[in-house]
Amino acid sequence: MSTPSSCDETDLEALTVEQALARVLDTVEPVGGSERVDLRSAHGRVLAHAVSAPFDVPPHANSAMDGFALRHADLATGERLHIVGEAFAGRPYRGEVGAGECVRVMTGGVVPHDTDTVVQQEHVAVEGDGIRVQRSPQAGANIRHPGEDLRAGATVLSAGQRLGAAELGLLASLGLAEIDVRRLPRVAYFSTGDELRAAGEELREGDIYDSNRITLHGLLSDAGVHAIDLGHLPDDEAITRGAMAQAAEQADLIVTTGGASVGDADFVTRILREGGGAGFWKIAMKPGRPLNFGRFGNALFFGLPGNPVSAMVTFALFVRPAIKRLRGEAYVPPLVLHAVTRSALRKVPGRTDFQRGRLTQHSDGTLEVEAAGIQASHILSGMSRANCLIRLPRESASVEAGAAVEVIPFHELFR
Ligand SMILES: Nc1nc2c(c(=O)[nH]1)N[C@H]1C(S)=C(S)[C@@H](COP(=O)(O)OP(=O)(O)OC[C@H]3O[C@@H](n4cnc5c(N)ncnc54)[C@H](O)[C@@H]3O)O[C@H]1N2
Ligand code: MOO
Repeated sequence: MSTPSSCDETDLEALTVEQALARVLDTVEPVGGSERVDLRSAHGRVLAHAVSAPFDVPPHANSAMDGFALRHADLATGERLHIVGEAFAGRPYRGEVGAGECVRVMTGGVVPHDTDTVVQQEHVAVEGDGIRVQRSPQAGANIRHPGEDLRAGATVLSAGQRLGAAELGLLASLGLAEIDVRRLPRVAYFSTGDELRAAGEELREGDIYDSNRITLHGLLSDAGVHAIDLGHLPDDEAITRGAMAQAAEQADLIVTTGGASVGDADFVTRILREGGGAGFWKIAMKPGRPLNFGRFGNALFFGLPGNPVSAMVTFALFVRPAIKRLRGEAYVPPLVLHAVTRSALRKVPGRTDFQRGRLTQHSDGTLEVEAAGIQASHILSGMSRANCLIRLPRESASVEAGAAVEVIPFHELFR
């Protein structure tokens, strides 16, 4: 056993962040089941089956410009071309187009099959019922071809894709009104702690208001699950055991905050140990060293530390990837950027540090970050001031102002 000195927090029993995440991802399977929903309700959901294009998109050759459709060969003579008709978007020209003729065409209008090129109207002089082309386009210019976006039969979206605005639009372009999406994971959550009071209740000495449960509500809403709020529990072993059993009956995942550590009132850890399906982890990270993870009954279980910043950071690093997998999405590690720190950052070696930072970009493109106030796991205001986590490697000590550091933007962690 090593005995860490005050300037080193190395704990040989602790898991690294990477080891802990790998164990989480190894354990979690997507939830079963899907449902058919209308396209609007599918926003943010995960596609249950691959979708292929039933026809070419766009379905017909159409003009990219307002102008005139013509035969390119006619331009060699420089002769005036006679306008024989009009093609608006949704109102095609149905006649023939002969040599020396052209058709007025609008953007999105079907390009008549006798023509091969569109000249935009700014490059044309209109003379009565004809035109003279002043600047010749290349052969084939300004025509959008059938199947250029999607070929009939091609896979448009794969199973497991999250449906954002672009995906909904794509599905709509195929004429679909409904789509099969995966069932939302059911996530039950509660907070624990005798000191916690709800809004409206009076604070006695030693009490604080329960903020984690509302934070969890926000985190779970953003993560896209069916969240079930089981309230706040006192530090009572029997009540906690009952709530956990009830949660395991109705949820795919249980998330709790508080009581994750080894204190006398930390019942969650004890109950999980008895159950045998979940373990207490020490993770070599700051904030968020204590974490309970595993199974309780049929549900997955995360017991997050009570400190508000620790709860949010462990949610971002472990619960959110687990939820992605439960939802049936692929887990893609967050984008890590490099920035110059304007603040000196205090750290002792031994734990990977996730400090709260404010990232800005200068007009020349360089990224700069500064510490968002006091770096302690009870300073929730720092989370609100911050827009990124500054990741300092496990072995590193304090960092001077001016050094390059890794930063992970919040939208990569909480989206
Ligand atoms: N002897 C040791 N003590 C502690 C260790 C350790 O390794 N050995 N780890 C420390 C670390 S690091 C953390 S993080 C905390 C985690 O403790 P718990 O998960 O057991 O959390 P609690 O003790 O219940 O609460 C910690 C802190 O957070 C406040 N809290 C709890 N719930 C809420 C809530 N819903 N809303 C707002 N604030 C909440 C609570 O009042 C405490 O101040 O353990 C350290 N101790
Ligand atoms: O790991 Mo704790 O989160 O430092 O306060």
